[in-house]
Amino acid sequence: MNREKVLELKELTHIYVNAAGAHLAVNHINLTVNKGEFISLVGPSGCGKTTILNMIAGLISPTYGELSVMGEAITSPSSRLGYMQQQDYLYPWRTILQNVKLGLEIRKEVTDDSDRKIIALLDELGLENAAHKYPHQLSGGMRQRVALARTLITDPDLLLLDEPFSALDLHIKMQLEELVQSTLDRLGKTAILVTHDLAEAVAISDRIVVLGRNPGHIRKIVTIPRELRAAGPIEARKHPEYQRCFDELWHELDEEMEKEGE
Ligand SMILES: Nc1ncnc2c1ncn2[C@@H]1O[C@H](COP(=O)(O)OP(=O)(O)OP(=O)(O)O)[C@@H](O)[C@H]1O
Repeated sequence: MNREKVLELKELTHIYVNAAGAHLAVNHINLTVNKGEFISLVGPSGCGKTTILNMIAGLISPTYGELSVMGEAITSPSSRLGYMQQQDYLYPWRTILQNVKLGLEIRKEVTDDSDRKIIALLDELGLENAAHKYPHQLSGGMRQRVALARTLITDPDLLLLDEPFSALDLHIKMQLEELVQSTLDRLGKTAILVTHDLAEAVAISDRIVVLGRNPGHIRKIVTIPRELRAAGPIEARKHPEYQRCFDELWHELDEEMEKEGE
């Protein structure tokens, strides 16, 4: 089946240049991500996960190589992208509805129907009755759901998820993983997740890109069996294939660390 390509990275390379000199951070990254896929980037500290994400987000430019979203070259922050991070960055003086609306305001896309759409989305994300509350009145998990709503309301083609679950308690984290995955699946969205949590990567992804460092490069791409992905992040952790995938990832990262003499 010929699936629609959402993201294409071709020979993507980035060299940081500053007063201390030049540093080759990531080298020749090739990756194609299809519509609806959930991809995780994992690897040791310094392997270039943030650098790759920032290039996709249009925040820094590749030194060499090509990068496109829905066939369009990314040269600056694009409205095709949505960003969700570890911190929710909600404005304390704005209500939840006004916080979600911010995404639309920035893009000058507010219409007479926006409030209704936002409230419907908040309901879908389990935030009934939250629209007129303020961020301090919500728990950490609820605030991250608001951040998800703010990301989704602009209908991005690609979501960049930079450790959005890492500050949460395990129980809340797994519930949010479940909600994010099921919501993105239902909306047919494509996502790239950066995570340090291998268990999370196995439980939530279609494919996991294992990066090595010095310079950052793709070591291996691990494809998660369909039945594991279909189970959802909570049930996936109980699946017989789960441990095998986890061990495969662990082995790759162990080898990478040994190479570094750590
Ligand atoms: N602004 C910068 N100037 C120079 N070097 C940088 C800069 N930002 C990052 N680097 C270097 O580039 C490499 C990749 O860094 P990056 O932050 O992308 O890695 P990472 O995988 O996201 O790390 P972590 O998991 O610790 O967040 C590292 O060697 C880092 O020291």
